[in-house]
Amino acid sequence: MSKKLNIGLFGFGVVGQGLYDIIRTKNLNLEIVKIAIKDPNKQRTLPEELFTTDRDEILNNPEINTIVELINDTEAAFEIVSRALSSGKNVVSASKKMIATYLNELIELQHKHGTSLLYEGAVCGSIPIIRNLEEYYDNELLHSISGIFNGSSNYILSKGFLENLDYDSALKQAQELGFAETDPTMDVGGFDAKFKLIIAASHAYGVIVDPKDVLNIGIQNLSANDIQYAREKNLKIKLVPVAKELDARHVAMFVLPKFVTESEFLYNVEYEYNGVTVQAAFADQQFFFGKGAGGHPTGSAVLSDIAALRYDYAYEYKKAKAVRDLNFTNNVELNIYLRYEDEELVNALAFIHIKERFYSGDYKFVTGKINLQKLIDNQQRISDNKAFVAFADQLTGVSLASA
Ligand SMILES: NC(=O)C1=CN([C@@H]2O[C@H](COP(=O)(O)OP(=O)(O)OC[C@H]3O[C@@H](n4cnc5c(N)ncnc54)[C@H](OP(=O)(O)O)[C@@H]3O)[C@@H](O)[C@H]2O)C=CC1
Ligand SMILES: N[C@@H](CC=O)C(=O)O
Repeated sequence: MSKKLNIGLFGFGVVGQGLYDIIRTKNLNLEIVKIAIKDPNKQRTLPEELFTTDRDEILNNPEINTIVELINDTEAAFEIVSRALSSGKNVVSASKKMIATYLNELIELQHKHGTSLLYEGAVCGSIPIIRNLEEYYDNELLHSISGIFNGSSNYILSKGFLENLDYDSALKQAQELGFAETDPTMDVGGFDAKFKLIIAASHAYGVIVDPKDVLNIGIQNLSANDIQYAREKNLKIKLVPVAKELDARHVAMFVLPKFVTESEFLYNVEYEYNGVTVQAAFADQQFFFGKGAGGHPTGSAVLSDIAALRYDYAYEYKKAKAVRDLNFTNNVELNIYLRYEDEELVNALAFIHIKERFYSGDYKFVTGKINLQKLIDNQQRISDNKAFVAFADQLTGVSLASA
């Protein structure tokens, strides 16, 4: 018999309401006792007495044994989740920035207090990737995980490629549909995809990385020339986070726009859909596909975690416990495409090898091999120059720098 969950819900926005809609249709052994929100003056679709702006009303209530945290404030989310875990309450969260930023602390709190934090909804919405990495692939050597981890940026790219809709209008639609973060720079700048990558990599490799150390370049500087370049070669541009084991001791992670060929699974992942490609030593290549954003898809993943808590499910972080000397590195070589204006940028990036250079009017690009660290060192310059960088290769071409 599963135990009854008395839930304190934090957040009644896109995901909180999506979750509520789903729970309403089910007869599960659980009850939402109270909902914490921020703005007491907003119109709500449920009776007023269900809501509170006082988090203590939930966190100090001994009847509430489960916290579901779905708010859009990273620091407040960390405080709520830490207090809950420390006071014996299990937690489900979808706050990827908070989880990626404080993962070490959150694991420590769970161990110390014997509580459980689940976060399937934080990574690729409805796709059950965390549970699969944790349970299914626990004995499998994973060469790489990559994919499309952000629904909003993929929505913008699909609208541009398939419907010729301009960037600003497509972003506005992604916001209206509830896909985008409160600050959409998180989406289009590749930050959100990076947080998700870091969380997934902690389960895939047992390596926990500070988000500040991982490169993220987004799609903000994409131009009509870049789209034309891709179209002429029958490629699509997708925002792709990559985690790759380079050898027995090194793992690399980065987020870059990528030219995707027709033969890759990601080529047909459009709009708010996400896709995760897992390259495993024995299972070979596997692909997970599903909606990556939106209230109901994310709500379904949150509900799956809530249901798992009825049986006291907790992540074991099995790969982190395995004795392996695996370290994160940015000393990596990869092939890129750079569309630029300022020649100084090309010099600063110190290409190891240039494959192609093109100049025509105001369109200039160079393709070739660089060290990932050079992109990190010049990130501000790339942004100031409105240059566009894309990964222009397959994952097999990403290697540990030779010297
Ligand atoms: N939208 C999506 O598709 C997905 C979102 N997520 C993540 O889920 C979380 C929620 O996202 P989403 O539902 O879109 O966000 P929304 O902006 O739609 O809703 C945020 C909710 O949080 C409440 N809130 C904010 N601060 C506090 C606080 N300090 N205490 C209590 N409540 C607070 C807001 O209250 P009020 O209603 O009063 O404003 C609101 O109800 C975020 O971390 C997001 O990154 C994860 C996967 C998908
Ligand atoms: N803003 C995110 C929401 C889901 O995580 C996205 O667009 O993917």
